[in-house]
Amino acid sequence: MTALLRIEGLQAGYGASRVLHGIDLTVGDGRIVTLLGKNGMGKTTTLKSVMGLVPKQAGSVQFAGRDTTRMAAFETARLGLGWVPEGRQVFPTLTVQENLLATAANRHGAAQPFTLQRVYDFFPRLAERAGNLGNQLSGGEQQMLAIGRALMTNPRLLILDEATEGLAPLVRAEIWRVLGALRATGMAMLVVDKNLGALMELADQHVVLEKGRIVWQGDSAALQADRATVQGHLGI
Ligand SMILES: Nc1ncnc2c1ncn2[C@@H]1O[C@H](COP(=O)(O)OP(=O)(O)OP(=O)(O)O)[C@@H](O)[C@H]1O
Repeated sequence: MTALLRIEGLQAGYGASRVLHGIDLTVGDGRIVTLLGKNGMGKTTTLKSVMGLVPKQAGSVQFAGRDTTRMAAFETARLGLGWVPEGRQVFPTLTVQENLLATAANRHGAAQPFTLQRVYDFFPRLAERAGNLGNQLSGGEQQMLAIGRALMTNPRLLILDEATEGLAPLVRAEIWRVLGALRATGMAMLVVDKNLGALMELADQHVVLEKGRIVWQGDSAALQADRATVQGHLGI
């Protein structure tokens, strides 16, 4: 398995405060890894630090064969990190179609690149809403658009932060369906979410954080076998 993303000894935080105390994590080509943990344990900080949005205090990150430890977010995005931030953050005054076209790129010569049509095939709801403004969309539609925008960059690794949070069950199911379909295309993902059942079906490997340290990791079978322990860490 080739490592697409390799995080070693990552320490990061905000100003003088340290949130991550040495994270080691690998995502292989076409693999899906989850980051689990209660609120405030450092999941978002890990994702942001990998993107280059939060400075690293120690450790290293390699992505797609490059040392990205000191890269800014625009550089890691160009290299193929597709960021789907918490809270969606679509352009409110652009239409769905304009939002999607705003990020379109195929820098790495993907053989089957994401186009408007391909994103609409994954999310038929976005096709129906193509002419609506970002601020006219429901929360679920905004989330679909946020994922669609990341896909339009033709990423090598999709990074999803709480993509199903606060959504109605049917909309959540739609997001999980699309992530499953993306998995079938070989898309690698690093996913933060709280829905253990869906994550166990989707992902290969799970990593549990507590206070900025990894306290458990394993594949879905190991998680199933050790579910009580993991749920204890997650407070559920
Ligand atoms: N911009 C910031 N400035 C200062 N401290 C921050 C900032 N963002 C997060 N923190 C702190 O860093 C710690 C980890 O937060 P982080 O958002 O990474 O947690 P999380 O595991 O993703 O939880 P959540 O599910 O609540 O997002 C928390 O103690 C939080 O208060």
